[in-house]
Amino acid sequence: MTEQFSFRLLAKDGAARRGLVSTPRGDIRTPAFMPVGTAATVKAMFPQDVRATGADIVLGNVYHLMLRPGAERIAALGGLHKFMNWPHPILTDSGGFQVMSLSKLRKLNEEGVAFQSHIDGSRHMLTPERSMEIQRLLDSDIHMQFDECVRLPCTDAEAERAMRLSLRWAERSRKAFGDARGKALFGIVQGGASPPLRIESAKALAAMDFHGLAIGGLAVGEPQDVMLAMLDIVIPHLPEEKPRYLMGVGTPDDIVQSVLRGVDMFDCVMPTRAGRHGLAYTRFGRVNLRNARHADDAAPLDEGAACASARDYSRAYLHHLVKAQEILGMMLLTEINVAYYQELMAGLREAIEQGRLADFIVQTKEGWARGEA
Ligand SMILES: NCc1cc(CSc2ccccc2)c2nc(N)[nH]c(=O)c2c1
Repeated sequence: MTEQFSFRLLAKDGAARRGLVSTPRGDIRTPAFMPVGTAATVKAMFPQDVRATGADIVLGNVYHLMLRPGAERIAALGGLHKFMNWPHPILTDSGGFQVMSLSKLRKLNEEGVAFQSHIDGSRHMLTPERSMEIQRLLDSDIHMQFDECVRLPCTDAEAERAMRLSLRWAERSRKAFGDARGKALFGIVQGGASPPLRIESAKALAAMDFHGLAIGGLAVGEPQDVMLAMLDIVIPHLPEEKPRYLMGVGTPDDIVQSVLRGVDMFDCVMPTRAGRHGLAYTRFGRVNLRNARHADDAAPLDEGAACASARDYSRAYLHHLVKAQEILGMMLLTEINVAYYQELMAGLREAIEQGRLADFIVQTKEGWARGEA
């Protein structure tokens, strides 16, 4: 444990990095996958089970928590860690992305975003300053700057407008954050699919005093090759000594390809959302448990999996639970998926340490290629 936030680079294998983020609430082994806990819960999982999958950190969300139950209420109850019984690190998103994708009747200007709650229509305003205040009230360990993320495809003019606004909001977020002891603030690179805009954003943020840098505005509808091309453009302009977080990414293959290019931290709703819809992520690719072909299959999902739930239940039983829309089906498949993502990250970390990342990726992809196991 440490009083301050720090990042240590432990090993490299090409552009890929094995590192350690240290916070007062614990360490985060990188490359890291951060399960999403939007409404103060990783949906359908007990916190201790999330921890048992190997997760070092979970994510929270300004947008959802400010609307319900309210940031001041969570602060009065002792902060988000106590509220959700997760004593380990928490990273909170700043709310801008969710406002633009979830809220109603929103009005964006230089000051911030005025919007109506998608829950009860109540009116709210988010600014860089209010977002920092909410993240402080939640007592999260890693705060994100308030930014504007544009959907792709978009015009260069639109990408430039949003990127420059996000840079001005980065300055305001940094100023409002101050020097909150033991906390970290990450900047967010924007710029759409425009190389010069991405480079300008990365350089400007690298020159500011952020603890880490996120790459936003990707995995917003563009093909994987466009996303990876943007990483190849941006990463050379990010400081080696700070962690890099690719926001909202992604599939297991997205993560492997991005680790290869030097990304350290990931989050994605895929493992949890897929689990609630009967889809399992395994070492042998995705398995759709809704498919009738599993109805009589007594074999488990993967008898070699690290996660007991992937070994202890038959595909027939999982198929039954999913078809019957039983709550246990969502719980088991969510745990299996989050555990698979953590097993993949552990494999990537070890492979980088041992300088055998290329071989690990070949073996991993061979496993996936066995198709719908
Ligand atoms: N990949 C799309 C994506 C996702 C998120 C959300 S990541 C997240 C989700 C829930 C909780 C914590 C973080 C983003 N957040 C911000 N602030 N900016 C982006 O450009 C962006 C792009």
